Amino acid sequence: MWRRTTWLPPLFSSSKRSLVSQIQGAYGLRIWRTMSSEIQKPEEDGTFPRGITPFITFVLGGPGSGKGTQCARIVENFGFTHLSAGDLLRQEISSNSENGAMILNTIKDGKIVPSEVTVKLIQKAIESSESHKFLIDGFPRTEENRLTYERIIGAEPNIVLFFDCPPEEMVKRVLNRRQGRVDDNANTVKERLKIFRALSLPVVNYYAKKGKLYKIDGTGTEDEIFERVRPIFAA
Ligand SMILES: Nc1ncnc2c1ncn2[C@@H]1O[C@H](COP(=O)(O)OP(=O)(O)OP(=O)(O)O)[C@@H](O)[C@H]1O
Ligand SMILES: O=c1ccn([C@@H]2O[C@H](COP(=O)(O)O)[C@@H](O)[C@H]2O)c(=O)[nH]1
Ligand SMILES: [Mg+2]
Repeated sequence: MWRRTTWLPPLFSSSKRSLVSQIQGAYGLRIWRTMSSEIQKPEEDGTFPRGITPFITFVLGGPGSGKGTQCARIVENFGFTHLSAGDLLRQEISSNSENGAMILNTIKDGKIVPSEVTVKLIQKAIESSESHKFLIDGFPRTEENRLTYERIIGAEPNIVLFFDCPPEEMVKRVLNRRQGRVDDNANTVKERLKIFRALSLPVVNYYAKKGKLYKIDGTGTEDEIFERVRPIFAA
């Protein structure tokens, strides 16, 4: 079951309607404006044309926790656009971009790519899409990632999903994935788990304190997990 952690802002608390539809009602049909007054101005104008901010869901969880799998279900059922930060970085490697070699080495080591590189890729993907609702999967992975996103994009996510899964299950899933990823091996997974605990969990805790976090039990079958996710988005 998912659990919204800490306090509920009034906008989200009293109705039986889903969080997404409540925000939709409050902010106009398909137009999303940022809800936070604490956000810094973006460095450059233009990420969100005409000041319109899309509905952003960050999707967090350790390596192999099922983020990508559940994002695909959310896309199928609720029409979000899925932006996986890891996929955007892997595309940079395949397109031989100037940062390609650095990104490849960083991913092989299970470390974190410099924040500006990742945020600019996310920014470009949002700008070039017609969508008004995005799942940003596997980002932010560090507090520094989060702050860089806020500085460059000038917005916070509307909600954050966190797939909670025991490390032994995550390792098993990653080592069984067999999609040819350079980081799906025992050594890199160990490092990724270390980084997840040390650097990514503080980000999860930050959003819990802000009342934006949905913690979802990431164990069980894919169907069982999706049934925990569905009510967050269902009307
Ligand atoms: N509930 C589940 N039970 C068993 N296997 C699963 C489950 N959900 C996903 N998997 C499988 O586990 C592997 C990892 O899942 P997925 O790629 O969705 O994780 P992820 O959180 O995106 O991982 P990463 O951070 O490494 O990209 C995949 O091979 C996927 O098919
Ligand atoms: O914001 C991000 C996202 C990813 N990375 C690097 O990519 C790999 C793989 O990411 P997945 O989300 O598991 O596909 C990750 O281990 C990091 O090395 C990143 O640096 N920053
Ligand atoms: Mg993934």
